Amino acid sequence: AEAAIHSAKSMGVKNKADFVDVQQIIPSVVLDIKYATADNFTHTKLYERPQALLRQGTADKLKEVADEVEKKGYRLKIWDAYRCPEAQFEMWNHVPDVRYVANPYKGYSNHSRGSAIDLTLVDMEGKELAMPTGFDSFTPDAARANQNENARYLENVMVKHGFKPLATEWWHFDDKDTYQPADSVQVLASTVSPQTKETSITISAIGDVTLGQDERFLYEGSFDHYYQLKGPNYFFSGVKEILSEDDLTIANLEGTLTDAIEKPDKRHQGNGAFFFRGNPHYTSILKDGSIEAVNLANNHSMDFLNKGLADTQSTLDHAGITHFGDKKVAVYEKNGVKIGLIGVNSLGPLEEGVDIGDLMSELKANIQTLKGRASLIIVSFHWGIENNYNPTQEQRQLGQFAVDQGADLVLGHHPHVLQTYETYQGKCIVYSLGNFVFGGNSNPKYKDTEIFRQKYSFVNGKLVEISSPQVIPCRLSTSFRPEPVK
Ligand SMILES: C[C@@H](N)C(=O)N[C@H](C)C(=O)O
Ligand SMILES: [Zn+2]
Repeated sequence: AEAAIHSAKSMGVKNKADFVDVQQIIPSVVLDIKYATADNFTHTKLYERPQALLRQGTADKLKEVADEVEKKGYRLKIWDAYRCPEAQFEMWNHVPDVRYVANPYKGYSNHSRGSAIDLTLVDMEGKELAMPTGFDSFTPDAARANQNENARYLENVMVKHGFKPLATEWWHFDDKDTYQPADSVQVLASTVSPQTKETSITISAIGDVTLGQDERFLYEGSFDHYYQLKGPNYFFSGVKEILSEDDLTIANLEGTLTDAIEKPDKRHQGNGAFFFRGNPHYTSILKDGSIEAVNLANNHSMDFLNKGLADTQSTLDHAGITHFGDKKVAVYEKNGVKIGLIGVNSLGPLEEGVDIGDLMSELKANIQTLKGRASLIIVSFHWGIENNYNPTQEQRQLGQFAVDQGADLVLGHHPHVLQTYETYQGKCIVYSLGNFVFGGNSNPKYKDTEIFRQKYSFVNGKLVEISSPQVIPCRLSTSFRPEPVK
């Protein structure tokens, strides 16, 4: 048999046969290594450490499985991966039945080749999905012939990514690719040091971006007029260099990108009711400005009803710009780090008000869902009072609630002016980022704005450090082109 030390030595070089720690490849995986405890059918602790080691090639396939099930809101829970041959003999001594334990006198189990895995599915809270039996229930109920819907789903995804199911155990899968057995469990356990993957992500946040205007505005000097005169690259040209340096820029897209004409009734808002609309091609302005994600949880994304919102979503999708807050959360991935994005509109789509209790419950559930899927969670709120420089009691309460639930950064919009930020439990709450490229007013009285920036460091997908925030002061111009203050 091949000595595992050989495989372990070559870690870092991507070789299909190298042994790897599955947790390093799939950070979201849940480990419940039963043979590293006495809670298994042998009633003996067979492994020194509760780790899941697999061949690189097998782990890569399993990563594809993890990514696919994650889209349905599931994670993988591993009960066993690499198994040393000694443990196999111990198991055979307890259950000498080839339906349930590979006979070590006749050859090696694929577990001892690092290419078999025992696993199930859990939801984002780590709760196991209902399966036909528990792990290592050596009964006919565990057979593939008696699978339930969840077990069939797991089997389908595993098969799709190159695994072979075992007929007698719904939890066991063998890699279709074969590898030599590996004997040296002692060496393996002490030699395979966890790979440390350090990454950092820099995120910038800006305020209200309204591409277009209300059709009642004079064309002369309007956003559309400037677009026609100057083209798409003009609007962010003053800050583009800064925004291209980061890994993710988030804006509040305060309006629609649509040619829909039907509007909602906003008479309850009196004269202050605006309907913001821009050409769907205006996504090129965002692309050029290096804006990667936009919040749509605000009181203008429904300005042209469902069609207006649907057009906005589809043109953003087409341009590859992530959007969130439109009744959905999003996950943006950069440098292997997943960033969960949640939008919350505390005013209601047409400023008709919302039940704050319901809003908080929904936010709590969204943060919970994203906790299992992302290493960093950002909540963007539409809240507060227009033209008010001080956060309200409600803004403070909601911002702190978001952090208490697990948000790592809270961003705020709606007041159209800058408000302060505070650090609460080590996380920043930026109460209002003001206007940025704002077609809703060509000459706002208050012209200060900013780019808020923070760097987040991760080790193996876990957030370990947040930098002090950096605020880059900017000024609005009368021509929709913010610039950093010199
Ligand atoms: C013991 C059980 N979890 C298992 O893995 N069985 C297969 C058949 C094996 O031993 O390879
Ligand atoms: Zn197995």
